Amino acid sequence: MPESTIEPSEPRSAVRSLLRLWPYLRPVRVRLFGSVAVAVTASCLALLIPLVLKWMVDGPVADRDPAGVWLGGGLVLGLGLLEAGLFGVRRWLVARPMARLEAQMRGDLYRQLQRLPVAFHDRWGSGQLLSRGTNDLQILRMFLTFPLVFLIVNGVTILVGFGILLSQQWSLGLVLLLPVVPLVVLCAYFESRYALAARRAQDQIGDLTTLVEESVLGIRIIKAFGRHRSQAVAFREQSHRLRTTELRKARLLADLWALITGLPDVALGAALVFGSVQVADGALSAGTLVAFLSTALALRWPVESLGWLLSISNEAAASADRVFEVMDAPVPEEPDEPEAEKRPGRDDPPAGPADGEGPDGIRFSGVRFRYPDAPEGTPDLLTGVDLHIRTGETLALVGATGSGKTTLTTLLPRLYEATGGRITLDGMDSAWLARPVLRAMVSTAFEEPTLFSASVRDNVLMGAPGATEGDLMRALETAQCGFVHALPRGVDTQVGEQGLSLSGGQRQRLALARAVVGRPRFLVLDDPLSALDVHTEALVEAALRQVLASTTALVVAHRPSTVMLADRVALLDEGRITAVGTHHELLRDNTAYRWLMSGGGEQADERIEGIPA
Ligand SMILES: Nc1ncnc2c1ncn2[C@@H]1O[C@H](COP(=O)(O)OP(=O)(O)OP(=O)(O)O)[C@@H](O)[C@H]1O
Repeated sequence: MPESTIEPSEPRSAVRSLLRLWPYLRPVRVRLFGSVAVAVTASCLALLIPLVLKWMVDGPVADRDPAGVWLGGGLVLGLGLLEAGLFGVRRWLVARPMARLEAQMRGDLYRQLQRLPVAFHDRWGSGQLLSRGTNDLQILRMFLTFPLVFLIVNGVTILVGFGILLSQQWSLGLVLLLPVVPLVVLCAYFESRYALAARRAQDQIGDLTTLVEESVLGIRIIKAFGRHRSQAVAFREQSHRLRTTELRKARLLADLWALITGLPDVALGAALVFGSVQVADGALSAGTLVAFLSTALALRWPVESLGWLLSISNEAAASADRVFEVMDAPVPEEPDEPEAEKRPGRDDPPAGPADGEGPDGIRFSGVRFRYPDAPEGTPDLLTGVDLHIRTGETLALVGATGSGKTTLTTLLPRLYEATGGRITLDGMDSAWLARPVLRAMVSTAFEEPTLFSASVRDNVLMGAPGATEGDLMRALETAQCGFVHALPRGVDTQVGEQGLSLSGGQRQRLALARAVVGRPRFLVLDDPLSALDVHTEALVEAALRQVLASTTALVVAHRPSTVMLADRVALLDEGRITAVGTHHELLRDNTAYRWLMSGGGEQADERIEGIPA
């Protein structure tokens, strides 16, 4: 298993990465800043406690005044309770908006994933996307709820605290300030390293998620081929990589923590000795020293927590980068957007059917295509496809395995964009049609029939959300899906990953029903009979003939039985259509076609005898 397949974007400052969250924070800014103000007040109230102590030591304690001591004690208790109450209010202020913000970001990310082209999903491991939508968003919510607020609160508390310390005894205050410069330099040094390790760990979590997902989805293959061991080894290696990175993070954090707690403690010890000498000399009151040391101790947590807060901030910055890498991925423009008019190579306006002419069917003119991630130097997969499928006609597309048949069919609903040429549907350039309009016109049943964790009804109606119960029943009947009525809850039975498991043939028939339920103007079937037994194949064929009679269809065919569904056949070879004709004509005149239909190989010619002509 390779390490992360996604190149991390340029390393950039954590602040810049986190600032990108501002559009999400804007609507909740009042509550956020309110919670910061409440927390700063609570934290500064805690700094008043040492001042009360100073008053008690120099006043009621020195004067042996019990009433004053009780008053002081009551004040300290009151301040403590107020501080706790205010921190409770802070949590109440941000908990709900932050949960909503996380849900909103997750929703936006999901929407973006749905809008991104198939080519994007080809490049990205699903685990990478999954971990960004779960783990990274959770880290961001945690950061916004707690560390962000406390970075500000603790920063302000430290400033106010040092103000109090310097005002009480400036020379002791300066002793405590001595470690600040080395601390800042060393923190910056560790932070830059921690940021890299945090990013690497999050990418590795994505890779590990991909591996686990593939192992779960492919469990049958792993078991059937006895691949548990090699999968376990791949998993161990991947998780070992993650463990190494996490340990590196822990080491960096430990070093940072040691510095952040060690240096101030040394300074505090020096201030204690220096202050005690001053008290002994009578230059400082005992109450002032107690207040000074209490204030310094009250600042320990805000200072110590900085290391932890900075590390979480770096993790959140890495998460923000990872989430925005997906959010920033370009989504193909729609023709109704103004830029569409500047689309390169699309200078001609969209044309409808000419007056007086009937619909034109599907027309490929000089269509070229190469996959965006195809290795450099390899020729285009489609080098100039010219093909006309007349209205109402069914055309079978035949070609050697890997010749690009499936690829050509994906260009029709624009799952991939053709890199050259033009495809027209009833005279309209498909590149000018908005995708939702185009996909309502072109319906597809893929070779791999994917069902979702939903009822039979929902799976089929996905093909035409506005379809009626009658349409549903007709589509099920057409695709020979009578078996659904015998399922425990009929068409309301849950199927798919989390539901009842269906056989390959049953899944394929449901996918067919989904493709035909909306009575599409254009139908694309990618080897629709591949997983059916001979008996069912005959039934589906008969039903398909009815559907195909009323639509214009492109059917990828591997076998003579599928070809027999079509009016004409086109042969795809080396990126072009090299022959078009009826099955009989091509069998008679085209050696390559004869060879393909016979299944190829040495006995091909003998088998040709058996092909229905
Ligand atoms: N997403 C992709 N990215 C890069 N190359 C791809 C992608 N999908 C397919 N290919 C390559 O494009 C070529 C054509 O694939 P395609 O699936 O269109 O062939 P096909 O004619 O339908 O094959 P088959 O008859 O085996 O189904 C293959 O070499 C394949 O490796």
